[in-house]
Amino acid sequence: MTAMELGLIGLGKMGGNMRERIRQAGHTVIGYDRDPELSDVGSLTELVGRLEGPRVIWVMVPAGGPTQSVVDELGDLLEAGDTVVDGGNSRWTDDEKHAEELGAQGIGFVDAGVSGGVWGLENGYALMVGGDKEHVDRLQPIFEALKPEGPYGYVHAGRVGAGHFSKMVHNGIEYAMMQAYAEGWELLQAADSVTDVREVFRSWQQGTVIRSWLLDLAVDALDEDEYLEKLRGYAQDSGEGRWTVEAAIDNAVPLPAITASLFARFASRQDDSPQMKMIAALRNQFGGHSVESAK
Ligand SMILES: O=C(CO)[C@H](O)[C@H](O)COP(=O)(O)O
Repeated sequence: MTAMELGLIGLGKMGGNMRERIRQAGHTVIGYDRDPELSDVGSLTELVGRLEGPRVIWVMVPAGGPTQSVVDELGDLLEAGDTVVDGGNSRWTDDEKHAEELGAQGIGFVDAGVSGGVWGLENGYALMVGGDKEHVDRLQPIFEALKPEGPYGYVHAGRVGAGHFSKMVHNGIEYAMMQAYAEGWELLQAADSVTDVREVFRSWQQGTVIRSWLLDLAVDALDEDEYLEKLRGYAQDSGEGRWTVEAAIDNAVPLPAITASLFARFASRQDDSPQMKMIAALRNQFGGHSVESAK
């Protein structure tokens, strides 16, 4: 194994555990975070100064503005021959922009979709990587350290942007799978005939066509709170479902399941449905059907 030195920016739930896993594999990681409690160095400038060239810096901060400002700062601090990896959940079109901006100065850029959540430290992180072969090859020892053991869990998916595009589609599938389990759970709860829904879910964990890690996590959640009574039926989204639907439109690919699962989250944020008020009003107008008054 070739021991490498890596700069890692962003030491939150994902980045902090990734630093640990890469160190466990024998590499040197110098981490920077705005939170001094988590950080190994006091500033980005210090981080860059501590690394020997040609440097490799992995960025693990929220997508959008935070990633853009780190890339801008790195553009000012790094030199030709260095490489930047964006391992956050960035939109794949941002990767093309970042590769162009950094490439103009001779700095390499690689995008890495990372999946594994809080379990990644123990189980490894699945990596979907995009970029030129020369830059991707340089990162191999780090990818090896992060990926799960075994033959799968790593792919060089294509050119810059392909890693995050693949991760975006992965997350679109994640939305639809979660929605399907959630709908099945609600229907089982509603049926008089089924007396123990949690045990039905548990029984599906082995031998069925629908067994999966998400199903295992659903059972864990039901073990903590059998009827999910402690939670409000409200789901946020971080953007990847929306980008997946936008990409489907750009490519004229029908995505009914993923689109419906995204819209179900939007519906979860309404206490009352404006569109259903209109449906009620129209049924009342054309058929005199009964309506309920607003509370
Ligand atoms: O990458 C992930 C898991 O694979 C994230 O947990 C996921 O992006 C969360 O997305 P959202 O907030 O839109 O549900």
